[in-house]
Amino acid sequence: MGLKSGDDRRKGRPSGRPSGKAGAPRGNRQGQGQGRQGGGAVMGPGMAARRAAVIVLRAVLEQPDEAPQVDALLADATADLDDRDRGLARAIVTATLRRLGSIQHLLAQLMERGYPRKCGPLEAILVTASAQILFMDTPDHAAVDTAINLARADRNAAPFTGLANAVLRNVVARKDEVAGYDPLDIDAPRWLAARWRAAWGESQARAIAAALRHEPGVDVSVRGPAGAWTERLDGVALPLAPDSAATQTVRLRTTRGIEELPGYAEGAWWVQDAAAALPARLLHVQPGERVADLCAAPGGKTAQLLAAGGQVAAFDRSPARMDRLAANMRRLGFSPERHVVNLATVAPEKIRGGPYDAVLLDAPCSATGTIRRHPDVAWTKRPGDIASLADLQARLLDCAAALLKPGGRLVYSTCSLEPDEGELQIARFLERNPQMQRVPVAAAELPGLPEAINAAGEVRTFPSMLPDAEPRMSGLDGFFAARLQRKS
Ligand SMILES: C[S@@+](CC[C@H](N)C(=O)[O-])C[C@H]1O[C@@H](n2cnc3c(N)ncnc32)[C@H](O)[C@@H]1O
Repeated sequence: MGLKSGDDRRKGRPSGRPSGKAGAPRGNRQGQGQGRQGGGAVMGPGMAARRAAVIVLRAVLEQPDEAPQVDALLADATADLDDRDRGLARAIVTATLRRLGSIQHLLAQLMERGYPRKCGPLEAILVTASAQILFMDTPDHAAVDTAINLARADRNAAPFTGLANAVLRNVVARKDEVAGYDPLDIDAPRWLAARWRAAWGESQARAIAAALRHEPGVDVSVRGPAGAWTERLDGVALPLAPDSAATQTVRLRTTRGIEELPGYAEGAWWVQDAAAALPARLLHVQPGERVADLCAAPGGKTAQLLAAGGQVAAFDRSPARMDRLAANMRRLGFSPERHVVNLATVAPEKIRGGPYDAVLLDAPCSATGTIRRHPDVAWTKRPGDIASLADLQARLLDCAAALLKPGGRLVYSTCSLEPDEGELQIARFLERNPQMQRVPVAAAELPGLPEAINAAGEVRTFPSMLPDAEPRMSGLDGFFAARLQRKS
């Protein structure tokens, strides 16, 4: 039964859409620590973490178009917290975003008239508390009590603590019903569900949505054969590397912090999803070859190209991301050339070091293939983003082709599930560039994953691939990669 309290309501939203209400706090760290809040409530255990989660969710729900990446919001909101609270805040945010469609669907039924106007962070408080009740190990009473305290501590939300209490008690009562919600129709944003159905068909769209419900484990790329590292890192080697002399993937069973693991400090490996490791391998870089890594930061693929023995020049538009690349390369003991440049506007002949034997273009994209690791992507991207990104990718591809020697190889990749950023992008590129041809990927290059090669010889991975009984050990990011060659 729906709850009603007061007439002055925002209208309920269709399931699975952020509200778009203005006025979310940005980078507001005030009062996150334990202690007395503006509304007079005392912060108890776990409150600071939950308050930080509410701040992040409020920004995503209320200003999805302007919200910076959730990682940046979280870093800001948790800057004053200890490691334990920081971890709890991250876990709440991730669980909330991963199942936001289900949570909003249930809350819309429980609050038939929508949220009251001027209710401050009430929606963010209710969705984060619901995530704890429905999808985390938090005891129900702890999730409800802390949510009520958070509401009480906010001037605008305080008048609605009675409503919050009643709604959350109903969330507790309807747990079983939520367990039956459909992953595609309820958890995925409607526009994405429609696009996945149109591009990949009903069954693949369902498999994608089902896979996105699970929190993935960590994959790392190790230099050379995975062999000894599977034991040292408590993981399994994924049989995807065509040339294990360069890098191979180990999927970790452990949930220990990355920096505590053997080999991290010595730079023996780096975190990289198994699918993200495929494009650089398809270039088959030979020692001494001149390689341009376009859109390189933060450098996961740069490291692979260097590990293969290439003389690598890394290019990226963002100085801040290039700083991260430099730090990552230092830990790994690599020192590629680095150039900060906007490749969409620069004349290719102005780019230093060319022509190149091989070019990797890991283009900026909608990142819908990474939703299992970054569930915020589902709620902060818009259909219009895909068209503008496809336009940028086309310009970057033309630049990449112009940097190649005759006979030079190009691998283009995106972590998107959108054909416009993958298959269709390459078809259009080949029409524009008759001097280029596709070099199909052979099944032998992707041992253990032949189903990822499409009829044109391109690589297309889905989150539903590499299934395993243990959810943490299954799945792949959604990636597209095509290999091309300059004829003359
Ligand atoms: C998908 S990320 C690259 C990830 C990287 N290849 C890796 O494996 O770690 C895309 C990158 O493209 C860069 N980028 C976006 N537009 C660009 C442009 N016009 N010129 C150069 N770099 C650009 C972004 O700064 C971002 O670092």
